[in-house]
Amino acid sequence: MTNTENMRQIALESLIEILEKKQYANLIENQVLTKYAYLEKRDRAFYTRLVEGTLERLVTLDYYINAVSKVPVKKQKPLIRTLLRMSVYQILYMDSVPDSAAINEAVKLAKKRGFASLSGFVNGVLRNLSRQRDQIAPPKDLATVYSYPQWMVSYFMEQYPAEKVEEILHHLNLPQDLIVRVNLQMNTVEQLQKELKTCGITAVPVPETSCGLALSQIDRLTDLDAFVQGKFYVQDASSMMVAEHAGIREGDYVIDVCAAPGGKSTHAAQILNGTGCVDSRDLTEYKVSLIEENINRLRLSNMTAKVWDATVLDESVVNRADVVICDAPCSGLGVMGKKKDIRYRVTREDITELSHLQMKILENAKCYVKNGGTLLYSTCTITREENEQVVEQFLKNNPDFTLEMQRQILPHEIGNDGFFFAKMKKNQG
Ligand SMILES: C[S@@+](CC[C@H](N)C(=O)[O-])C[C@H]1O[C@@H](n2cnc3c(N)ncnc32)[C@H](O)[C@@H]1O
Repeated sequence: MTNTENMRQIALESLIEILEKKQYANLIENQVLTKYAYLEKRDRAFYTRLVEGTLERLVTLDYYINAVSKVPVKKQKPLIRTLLRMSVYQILYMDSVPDSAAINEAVKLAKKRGFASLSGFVNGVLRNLSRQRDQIAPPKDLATVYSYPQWMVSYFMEQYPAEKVEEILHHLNLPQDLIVRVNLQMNTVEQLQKELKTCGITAVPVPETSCGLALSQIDRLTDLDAFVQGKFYVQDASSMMVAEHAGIREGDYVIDVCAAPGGKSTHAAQILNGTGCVDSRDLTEYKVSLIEENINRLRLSNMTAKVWDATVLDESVVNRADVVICDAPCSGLGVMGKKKDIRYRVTREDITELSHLQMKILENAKCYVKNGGTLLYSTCTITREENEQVVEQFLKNNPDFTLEMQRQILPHEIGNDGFFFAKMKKNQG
């Protein structure tokens, strides 16, 4: 068996875990890429493309399968529909894979996985698609064209003009840049660029950021010496806006109430330049261990991490912080380009539920801000309900806070992700 055949089988197993057993795509992919770290870059890239591409284009793939299959996707056996989706992705989107290879490998996999009796059906559907692809009427509705659930497209339509919605859907399907934040305490932007160049990596500064670099494609980023030594942190440029706009000054006390794995906190600690203190919190021991890993890797001496539920008041820090960062849990619709399964995981009801949790966390976080201090609210989503409306309601409830700036960043506006942040100032009192 060649590695590409093997990667198809592994991709099939991953997709079943994600689509049928509702496991998180990033966790499954990371497990596989760690387990098969010895494989060649090309094979790992094939696996990633096949899994992520199938997830991204699922709605469109189902449209084409239903156009040529007597049994609709919903009624097919889970293994068979996953195998068909993955194979149709190769036929429609992977120019480097001949249709015959996609079909023959699918038939072999069906037999190998105990579905010999359905291998003829798999063969028939894929051959029909390969032959008739140009005769099938292309989808017209945005949800099927760009592959999103219909409710989500309708929901975006309520908030943005139609052209904007199409742009958002398109941008979230574009390939992503790998963006990192240079750890300015350890090296300058130019020094890191130079070091990465010696490893064959091109690093281009990202507009609107002071230390963001977009890197050319790298297979195993975490193997780089510069990564191990903490010379950079992987963070989208839109997320960098939080610490860049928080007005953090040397000596400040910063509390980050939803901090794991530590992106905004470590950025704040870096801006403090060895002075002051960043007090990072998250809900579980595991999440806090992720923050600690980053504190250690980036060698930050002015940052601590602990378990604390952001909905519970910590009396010991009331009115003490110069800056409070509240990067709340959210629907993540701004990062659907990275996390391909979010679009099928999140429901309309989740958005409303999350907005209540966000308000609860924000109402608690405000208590830590000292007079004249700053409260920074952010999410990686693009729904008004979780963003502008939360801020609007918060300001109504809390006239002692004033909005200094807020910005909804749409996907690919700065870096890759859609992101929202609002900077509020507490009156001097
Ligand atoms: C958007 S992520 C934070 C990302 C982080 N700020 C960064 O830049 O790396 C939201 C975080 O909120 C945490 N969280 C959710 N509910 C929480 C709660 N009640 N108290 C504290 N943290 C919570 C989640 O565990 C998650 O790590």
